[in-house]
Amino acid sequence: MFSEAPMADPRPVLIAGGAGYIGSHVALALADAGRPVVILDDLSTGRQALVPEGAVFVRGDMGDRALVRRLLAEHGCSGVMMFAGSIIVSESFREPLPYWRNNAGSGLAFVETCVEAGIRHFVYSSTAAVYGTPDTLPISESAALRPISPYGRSKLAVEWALSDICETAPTRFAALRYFNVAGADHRGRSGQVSPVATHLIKIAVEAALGRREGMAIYGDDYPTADGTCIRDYIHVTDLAEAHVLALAHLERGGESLIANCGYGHGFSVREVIDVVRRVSGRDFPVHSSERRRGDPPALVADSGLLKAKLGWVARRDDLELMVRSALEWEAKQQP
Ligand SMILES: NC(=O)c1ccc[n+]([C@@H]2O[C@H](COP(=O)([O-])OP(=O)(O)OC[C@H]3O[C@@H](n4cnc5c(N)ncnc54)[C@H](O)[C@@H]3O)[C@@H](O)[C@H]2O)c1
Ligand SMILES: O=c1ccn([C@@H]2O[C@H](COP(=O)(O)OP(=O)(O)O[C@H]3O[C@H](CO)[C@@H](O)[C@H](O)[C@H]3O)[C@@H](O)[C@H]2O)c(=O)[nH]1
Repeated sequence: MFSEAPMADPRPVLIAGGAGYIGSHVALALADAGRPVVILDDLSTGRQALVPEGAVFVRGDMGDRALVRRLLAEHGCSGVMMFAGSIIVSESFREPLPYWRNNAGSGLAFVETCVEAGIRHFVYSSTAAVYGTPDTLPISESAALRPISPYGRSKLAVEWALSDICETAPTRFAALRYFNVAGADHRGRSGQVSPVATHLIKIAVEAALGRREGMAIYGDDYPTADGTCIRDYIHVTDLAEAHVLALAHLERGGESLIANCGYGHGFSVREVIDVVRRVSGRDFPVHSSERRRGDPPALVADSGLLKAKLGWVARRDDLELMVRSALEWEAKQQP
């Protein structure tokens, strides 16, 4: 079991985007460890119902400097986590400006406000999308950074800003580069809620539950064994534990770090769909369609650094478990 022992620093953590999918799981993990959390979220894609019981919730924009300043001071926050952002790769090609405005513009304003307020510990949601199409697998943190989408570039911009700013400020940061996040809280308190589903597992689960006719595979002519894209799916609860460990590392005086979060092996789109069919016991129509812009053929993490530096352990490296929890969560949602 992951320790739910109280954390060393008792002061609250401000979580921007804590009413979203990943942020709410991290808020739950911190709350389970007895750490007070203050959640700032504009509810553009998140849901207030995902906020842990007893947590402070404020609806607002992470780019609202006066609001962020007030929240940090009023609650005496010692650390922040930044999940807030716009996350759909394909949408970022159609609407690059809102992606840059939100992820980079509001994101940088949030970083600046936190640094100016004297926040020492900053945990940032980065992404495998910073690598673009990698030369080799698994991908280590030293691989070339060549994002191929406005989403990936806008996320990398803030990672770079943090690296530069933390060179001279007393703030230290952890940028966790997530691969594909999946699954739901085992106590059913949170899961994916995106108003419009775009993620593979959510779409396949909706199809299995009869909430959509079927689904498309975006490209079956990639240079992979079955022609479909390969991704490294990480259970959201394992990812949440990585955040708690990253914050504890910074609070112990640890250096800033950038670390991949994944399991080191991948599944193809077809394999994921087969697991959803098997676990749900339901068949649904699947057809091949055009490639989707911005999709690299394969992304698999080397997460040795996360294990070595933070003592992170992959406890839920099981695609069936991720799919089962996603199915259970989805079944409870209003269609
Ligand atoms: N889901 C994945 O597989 C994945 C993979 C890699 C990285 N990430 C990163 O993880 C983070 C969280 O992603 P998620 O999957 O939980 O998405 P999500 O959409 O569920 O969560 C984002 C949250 O931020 C809020 N938000 C957006 N813009 C805001 C703003 N300007 N001010 C305040 N709140 C705002 C939304 O309402 C939502 O609650 C993102 O930064 C994303 O780039 C996600
Ligand atoms: O209906 C669908 C949906 C997806 N896919 C494919 O499934 C794979 C995974 O797609 P998706 O679940 O949408 O995730 P990604 O586009 O890989 O992006 C996620 O994972 C990235 C890290 O790898 C994060 O940066 C992003 O925020 C997050 O949305 C891709 O090959 C898609 O083309 C399909 O074939 N059909």
